[in-house]
Amino acid sequence: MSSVFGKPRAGGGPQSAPLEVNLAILGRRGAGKSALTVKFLTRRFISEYDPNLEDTYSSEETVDHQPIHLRVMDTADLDTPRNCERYLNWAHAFLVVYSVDSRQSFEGSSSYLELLALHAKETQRGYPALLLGNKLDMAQYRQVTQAEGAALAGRFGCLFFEVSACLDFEHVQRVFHEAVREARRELEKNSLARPLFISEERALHHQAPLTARHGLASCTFSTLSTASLKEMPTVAQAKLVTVKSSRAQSKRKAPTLTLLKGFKIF
Ligand SMILES: Nc1nc2c(ncn2[C@@H]2O[C@H](COP(=O)(O)OP(=O)(O)OP(=O)(O)O)[C@@H](O)[C@H]2O)c(=O)[nH]1
Repeated sequence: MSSVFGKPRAGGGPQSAPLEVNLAILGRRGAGKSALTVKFLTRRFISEYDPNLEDTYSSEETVDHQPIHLRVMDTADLDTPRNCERYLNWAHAFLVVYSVDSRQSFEGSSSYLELLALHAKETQRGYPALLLGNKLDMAQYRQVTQAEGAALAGRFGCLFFEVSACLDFEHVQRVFHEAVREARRELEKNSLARPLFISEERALHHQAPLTARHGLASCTFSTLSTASLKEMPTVAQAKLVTVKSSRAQSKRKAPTLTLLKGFKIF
């Protein structure tokens, strides 16, 4: 899979602006969303997190030689998905997390995958998701087998990994980078589909600028003289996400400031 992006490409060099990718981490309380996010961003495992915090972090990554400006939203739904638009309309890909030692969290992850599938159907867009069975270090207390995780992922056509936020950083990093690849693939698919939107029976006003802008110089639109061409809307634009007001009372206020030094919090 990575071979598609295995080489630096035109426009992907150090001079070009990094690709912006938004990832949302979903899952029931206690599944390990914050622990995984912090592990990925800082290489450290911290055991105490305020469950009411919902933060979005940003980090500069390099994935397959391509610079990526990555934003990670560590969501904090209560027990079920709520006010989901905030991440559904924002993220390019999703990490759906459950804990291998909790059947309840596994069932919760299934609700999130259903939500994503429904959203994809409604919007007719792809929303890449990765299913993560976290707390692999607790495998002796497993309530969910690896086969069950793989079967659920298979049902929704998503990738599946078992991980642990308190074991090696490289494994967690690989999973996040895989999510970036999935998002990038989807973004590329959308940008390929983007240039032309043909609505019939309207005059063609924008032929020349469109041709130049989208690099379609070798195409001719003469057969579309009664059509109008518009740009498709761009994929969800990143927007600033409100950090929960409970931050000031956060149990992890001090560790957060230390831990996330060097990362932008917005
Ligand atoms: N043993 C073990 N514990 C973990 C792991 N990941 C998270 N935990 C612990 O599980 C508890 C819940 O982790 P969080 O990261 O807060 O889980 P969350 O999904 O963000 O939960 P909310 O913040 O309530 O939404 C914490 O006590 C973590 O220390 C893991 O990989 N292994």
